[in-house]
Parts: sequence; structure tokens; C-alpha cells
Amino acid sequence: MQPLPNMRFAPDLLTSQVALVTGGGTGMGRATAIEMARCGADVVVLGRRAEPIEDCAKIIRELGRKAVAISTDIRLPDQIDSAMLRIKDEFGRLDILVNNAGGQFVTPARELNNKGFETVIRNNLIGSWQMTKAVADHFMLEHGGSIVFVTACVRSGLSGFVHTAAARGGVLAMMKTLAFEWAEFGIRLNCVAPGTIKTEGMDHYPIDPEQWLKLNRNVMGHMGDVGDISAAIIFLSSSLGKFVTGEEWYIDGGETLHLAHDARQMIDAVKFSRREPAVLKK
Ligand SMILES: CCCCCCC/C=C/C(=O)SCCNC(=O)CCNC(=O)[C@H](O)C(C)(C)COP(=O)(O)OP(=O)(O)OC[C@H]1O[C@@H](n2cnc3c(N)ncnc32)[C@H](O)[C@@H]1OP(=O)(O)O
Ligand SMILES: NC(=O)C1=CN([C@@H]2O[C@H](COP(=O)(O)OP(=O)(O)OC[C@H]3O[C@@H](n4cnc5c(N)ncnc54)[C@H](OP(=O)(O)O)[C@@H]3O)[C@@H](O)[C@H]2O)C=CC1
Repeated sequence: MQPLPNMRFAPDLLTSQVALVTGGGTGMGRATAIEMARCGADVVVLGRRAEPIEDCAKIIRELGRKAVAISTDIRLPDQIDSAMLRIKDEFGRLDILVNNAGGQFVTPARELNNKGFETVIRNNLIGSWQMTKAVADHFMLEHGGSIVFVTACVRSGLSGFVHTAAARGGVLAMMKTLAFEWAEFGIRLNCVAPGTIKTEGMDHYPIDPEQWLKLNRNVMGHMGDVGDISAAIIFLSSSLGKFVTGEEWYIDGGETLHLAHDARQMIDAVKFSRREPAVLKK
């Protein structure tokens, strides 16, 4: 388990709010669920495996908040419906949804078959849609709320991950569309796109994270931690972000800065042209 950040937000920031965090038993989801509880929220922790979500719910109860762990696969509508009924029963409302559950595998596109592509689309796009629609139908179209999707930095694609790039790009377009359509119901929706974050999820990848950092040219030279992401999620889902909707927030240590012009090359170009100001003025 990754170390949790110290208390950083006001302890009453989320008082009387109920939050649901998918994939809340591990990694960024766990950090978000616990930090939200420290801010006064009651929390529903959702994931497939019982043990991690129960552990997280136990920590939250020890903090004095109400917490329920619900074992659910976000790909299965029947399980989602049961989860909604349980939440209605236990809490009567739901104010915040963090669509964090997800995952994929690394593969060159030429090796990927249709089943593998569909598997990742179902887990990361369809699963998030199903959770979002269910939460809206059962709670938020009635009383408003805030939804944050945890996606990935796929603005320029993500080589080795064509399936997840397609899924996360789909989530972004879906989020922006719903932000427009559901504003009248008092629902805000935003995306947080993590760069390379140290979590147990990284153990699934046969790539040395340090090597990955060099390859993707993260300008900070180290991975992010779970608290870097939970801080952004809490900002967006709480009253701190009450004027923010339809936004995508890259939290990536500058990983995507290399998409901009390389300043060193620009400086060299200026040096060469300095003797030719007339050319520059044209
Ligand atoms: C160090 C740098 C890493 C860069 C990271 C980039 C940014 C992202 C980081 C993260 O997201 S970190 C944490 C997130 N957690 C995970 O990613 C979890 C790891 N993945 C999984 O748990 C699973 O792969 C899955 C995506 C959830 C799918 O599991 P599921 O049980 O639903 O499917 P399967 O029955 O296993 O497979 C179905 C189907 O999919 C294809 N497939 C599955 N795994 C692979 C694989 N490793 N390689 C190629 N293809 C795969 C395949 O078609 C499977 O069908 P069958 O062949 O089994 O019939
Ligand atoms: N770490 C990183 O650098 C990056 C991570 N991300 C994304 O951030 C999110 C959190 O990842 P991270 O904390 O790193 O990794 P983790 O693997 O720790 O978290 C993923 C969580 O999602 C749950 N989950 C996965 N599939 C399902 C499903 N079908 N139904 C319900 N729960 C599911 C898992 O629990 P269980 O298996 O018990 O269901 C697990 O708790 C993921 O969407 C990930 O892809 C994006 C970019 C970078």
C-alpha cells in the first residue's frame, strides 16, 4: 500500500456528503476514499475483490465516518443496480462519484485481437458510462452532484496502449457532453488524467518505471504519488471546484510538456537567424 498524504483540506469540506469511489480498495482510489472521509464525507468503497475494499472501509470507519464496501464489477449492470439499491438503503443519497476503477495491459497494436480491445473498452469506457448513468438515474438527476473520471494522458495517443487510449478518449468526450447536458440538473463532471503514479497497479506492467520515466520525458524525473491525484479529485469534486465543469486536468509531472516546442532547438534557431533580421521581419 502506498503512504497516504497528511490532512490537507479542511475537515468539514465534505461534511454531509456521500461519496462513491470505484476501485477504492487500492492505489489512487483508496487514497481518495480515505482523504474524502478525513474531510467529513461518508464513503462507499467499490471494487471486485472484497478484501481491499473492506480494509479501506474499515480505515474510514476508524476515522469516525460511515463506510460501506460493495463488491461490484462495473462491467455488470445487474451488480451496479444492486449497488445503487444498497446505497439508497444505507445513505439515501449520493453526492460524489469518482470513476477511478480501470486498467489495461501493454501490447503493440499489431498483436492486439478484437477480444482484447473490447475487454479494455468495456472496463474503462462502458464501465464508467454504466456507473455514471446509474448514479445519475438513482440520485444526481434528482439533487445534483459531482462526477470525476480518472483517465490517462492520451491527448497524443499512448503507444502500446491503443485500447486504453481509445477508451479514455471516449470518456473525455462523454464527460464533456454530459457536463453540457446535465449542468441544468446541478451535476458537474470533470476528468483527472494521471501521468505515471506509484501504485500497486504498476506491478502489472513488465516495464521498469524508472526506464518508463526516461522514455516519456517526465520533466520532474520522479513518479507522482497517490496524494497528487487525490488532491486534484477532491478539489474538483468539492465546493472548491464549484465553477469547474467539463475540464480535463493533467497531473503528470510535465510528462506531456515535450509535446510543446523544444526550447533548446528554438533558441538554436534564433541564434542562427540573428544575423538575418530582415528575414525574421518578413
Ligand atoms: C511502468 C509504466 C507503465 C505505463 C502505464 C501507463 C498508464 C497506465 C497505468 C495504469 O493504469 S496502472 C494501474 C491499473 N491497473 C491495471 O492496469 C490492471 C492490470 N490489468 C488487468 O487487470 C487486466 O488486464 C484487465 C485489463 C482488467 C483485463 O482483465 P479481464 O479479467 O477482464 O480479462 P482477461 O480475461 O484476463 O482477458 C480478456 C482478453 O483480453 C486480452 N488480454 C488480456 N490480458 C492480456 C495481455 N496481458 N496481453 C494481451 N492480451 C491480453 C485477451 O484477448 C484476453 O482474452 P483471452 O486471450 O484470455 O481469451
Ligand atoms: N498508476 C498510474 O500511473 C496510472 C493509472 N491510471 C488509471 O488510474 C486508475 C487507478 O489506478 P491505480 O490506482 O494506479 O491502480 P490500481 O490497480 O490500484 O486500481 C485499479 C482499481 O480498479 C479496480 N477495478 C478494476 N477493474 C474493475 C472493475 N471491472 N470493476 C470494479 N473495480 C475494478 C481494482 O480492484 P479489483 O481488481 O478488486 O476490482 C483496483 O482497485 C485506473 O483507472 C488506472 O488505469 C491512469 C494513468 C496512470
